[in-house]
Amino acid sequence: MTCYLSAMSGKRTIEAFFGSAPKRAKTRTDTAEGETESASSSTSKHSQYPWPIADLPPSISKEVSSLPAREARAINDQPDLDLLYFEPYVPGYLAKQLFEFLRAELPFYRVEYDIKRGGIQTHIRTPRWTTVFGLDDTSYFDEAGRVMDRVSGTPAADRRYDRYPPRPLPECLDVLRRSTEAATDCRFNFCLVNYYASGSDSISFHSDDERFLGKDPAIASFSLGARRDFLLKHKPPPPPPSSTPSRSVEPKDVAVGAGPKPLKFPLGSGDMILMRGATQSNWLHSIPKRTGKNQEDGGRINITFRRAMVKDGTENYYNYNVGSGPVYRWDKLSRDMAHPALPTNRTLRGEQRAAGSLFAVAHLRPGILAEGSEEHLVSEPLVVLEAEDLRQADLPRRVAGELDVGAEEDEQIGLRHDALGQLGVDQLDGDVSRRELALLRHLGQGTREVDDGLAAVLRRDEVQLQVAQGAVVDRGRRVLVLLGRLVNQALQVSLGAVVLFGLEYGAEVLRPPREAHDVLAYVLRRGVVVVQDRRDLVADHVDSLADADVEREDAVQDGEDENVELVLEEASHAQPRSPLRRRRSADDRKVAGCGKICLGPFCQWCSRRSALKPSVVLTLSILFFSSSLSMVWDLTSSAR
Ligand SMILES: O=C(O)CCC(=O)C(=O)O
Ligand SMILES: [Fe+2]
Repeated sequence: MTCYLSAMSGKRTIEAFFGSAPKRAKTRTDTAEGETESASSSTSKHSQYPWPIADLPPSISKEVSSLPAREARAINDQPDLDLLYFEPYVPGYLAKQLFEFLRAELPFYRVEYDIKRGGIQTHIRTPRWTTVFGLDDTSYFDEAGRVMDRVSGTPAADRRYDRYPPRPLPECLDVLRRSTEAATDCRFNFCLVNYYASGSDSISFHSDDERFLGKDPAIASFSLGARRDFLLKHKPPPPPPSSTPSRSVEPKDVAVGAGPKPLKFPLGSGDMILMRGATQSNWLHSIPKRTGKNQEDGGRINITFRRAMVKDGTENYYNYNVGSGPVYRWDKLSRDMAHPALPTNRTLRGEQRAAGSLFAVAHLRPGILAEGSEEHLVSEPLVVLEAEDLRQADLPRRVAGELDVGAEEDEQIGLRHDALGQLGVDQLDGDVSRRELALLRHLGQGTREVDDGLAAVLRRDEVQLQVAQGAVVDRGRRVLVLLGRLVNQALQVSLGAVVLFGLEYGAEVLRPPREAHDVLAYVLRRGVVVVQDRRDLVADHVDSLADADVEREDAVQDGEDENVELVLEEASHAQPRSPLRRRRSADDRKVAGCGKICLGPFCQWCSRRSALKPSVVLTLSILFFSSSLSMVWDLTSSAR
């Protein structure tokens, strides 16, 4: 039982239960006459927050404490269903402010993980933004924000807390938790937040019936922002006992449509549904994707309050809602999630470099034509390194000087800055034409042949260059590092970063990894990059990525493979495509002549003598950054 009667709730102290609230620091005191109340800001701080999280302005906070706006109605007219529906809990104007506030202040993650599905190792990319705060019932946060064991009162040491050190609810969510507890007579120690940026984001049918929540958990679920359908359906009946071995009953024998009807609640901003009693053990719920005109809906935030009883709950919630990838923050200018600490040219250097931030490592994988084993990578061109190599390799002092990083970092950074040409050439020898070798040599020399040089790199039929994250690196995939300086030089770009946009030869457009999108979007936003006069090409490419995205999403949905977005190589390995059967992409059709994507002798649009076979398929953006080595190091060392 997770809810308490009001009589009991009168006695409880939140602090004793939940641990101390995070420290609030007045970052600014009040001040000039006439300044509005909401202008004074304080923040919640904790060592595990990526940044201090702003508290709600007092005006909003006060209103939140006086909620709910409406009485709830009970929905329990279906078997095993026990809901309380507050429609709304938060009035519209306030819900909007909360939505904007939380989206801007909270850290969000795009979690990926591997699971086995039907015996097959599958990579899951969570199709929404998530974040989580809280700590299970066995521990609490003390005044200093440390995790303390509830029984002994001493610091709680447990491997489950080590992987993702827990963090308390920031005040801006805790205000709502307190209000929710008072309104429901339930207690909560966890707050999970989902941000559905558009109709493409979703959560598939599931129930929150994990053992660590105890029996019949109560979960309070708030909606802020766009209206989205919340679907509920009864779990299928359990198979009958196997006492009649002569005939096993297959699911198909069960009458379709039998049992309770599915339900749909088009949840509006400010609504809250409390799911309780037998609901979780008997019903599944989901937020399906939306397509068409409803897709760009401005985004929706879902907040759930829950109570985890044991440490497994803490481990599970952080694992699936924070994960080990980078943190993102809403960027008001671009109106998109961005990597807050993503280095610009300036922050790349020395002290200013932000720890823990993602950054782009270009890595190399078999593309869609590859037969597909990891071994294949070993023979790929250029510098293919294991994450381990990156850590251990030695950077000569001279090179560090060139990179303009502190000398003490010499030992850390993993590769000779100027070695690319040589290494690449060595590895390519025998494997490529003399012409390609020659072109590759040019790469490091800042010549006009840069396009040709890159074409040589990219011409590898099987190769797909993708942008990955430190997390990916840490998963032990092989990494191709192309040195930013070389590429920069080669492109004669003096800015800090270079985007080599999607060169779509041949052109199967597949869904790029999310990171490619993100990094590309970031770079475009910041205007870090001007690659000669090719901005329009970048823009085109972004469009084509977006198209590909939609196609992929639809495919995922059609296949009812909700929640699962297979990464490229899985899709391609499962079903190797013949280059002859490939579809032509939007970009293929768009590009007429070679005003835009011209790679000289390798340009399939302008050169009749094209060395490119029509089967060459290269998709995707490639990003290289100057001083990319130091970034690589940052990533691999800080992504936990
Ligand atoms: O977004 C919603 O309303 C549902 C979220 C949910 O079911 C969950 O986080 O477990
Ligand atoms: Fe749920």
